[in-house]
Amino acid sequence: MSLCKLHNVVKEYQGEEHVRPVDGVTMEVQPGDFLTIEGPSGTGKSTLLYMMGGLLRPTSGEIHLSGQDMTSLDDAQLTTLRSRCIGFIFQEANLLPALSALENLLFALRLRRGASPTGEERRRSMAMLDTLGLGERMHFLPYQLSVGQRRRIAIARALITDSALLIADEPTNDLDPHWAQRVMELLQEQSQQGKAVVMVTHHDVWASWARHRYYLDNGQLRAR
Ligand SMILES: Nc1ncnc2c1ncn2[C@@H]1O[C@H](COP(=O)(O)OP(=O)(O)OP(=O)(O)O)[C@@H](O)[C@H]1O
Repeated sequence: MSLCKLHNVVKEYQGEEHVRPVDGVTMEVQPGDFLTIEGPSGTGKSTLLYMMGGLLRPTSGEIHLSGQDMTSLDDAQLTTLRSRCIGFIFQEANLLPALSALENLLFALRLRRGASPTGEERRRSMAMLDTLGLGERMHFLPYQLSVGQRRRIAIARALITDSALLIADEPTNDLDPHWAQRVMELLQEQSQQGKAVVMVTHHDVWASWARHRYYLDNGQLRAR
């Protein structure tokens, strides 16, 4: 069974101008997949990820996650499904500003479990931050950290929840070559462990790590 399935998904925005960045996208994501979506800036890649991640509702079409039709769920049900199944690395770090690096991870775990993180989860969180080079910064608040450090915390926060589907919107942005490579290795490890990774990138070298490459343009998704 597919982990995530999109059928004829359309998204329209009605502002000053009518925009239709996603215009009939059908795709499937299997456990263990590593797939990338490329395409020109402003073409709708983030819009597609947000719908896949249950953060934005499509104008029409169906999105199934773990066999559940996300478009038929109310907001509370969608939040529960999302926090159980999806880790999201946003284009901006989107950390909670009043919480330290470690607390941002623990908060994500609390949302996942609906209860305080265990001692073991706390140790795993510290180890994850260490893996991402933040061992000595785990008690710092986001504003006390560099842009690249904040991005690595956001990546750690998505990884720590052990989600079946990891959605990453340009995860290597703001990272130097060493950390970009390390983050790609961590994402690849996730897919090798049976998680699915869907990543937007503008970098050909990182896109080439994917098992399946897609290109979004004019609302249409095609395999590369
Ligand atoms: N809330 C909104 N209201 C109106 N239009 C929107 C809204 N959000 C996005 N758009 C429009 O939808 C289009 C796609 O935006 P999106 O952020 O998905 O692009 P993207 O491919 O991720 O771009 P980039 O590579 O620059 O991050 C853009 O033209 C944008 O202006």
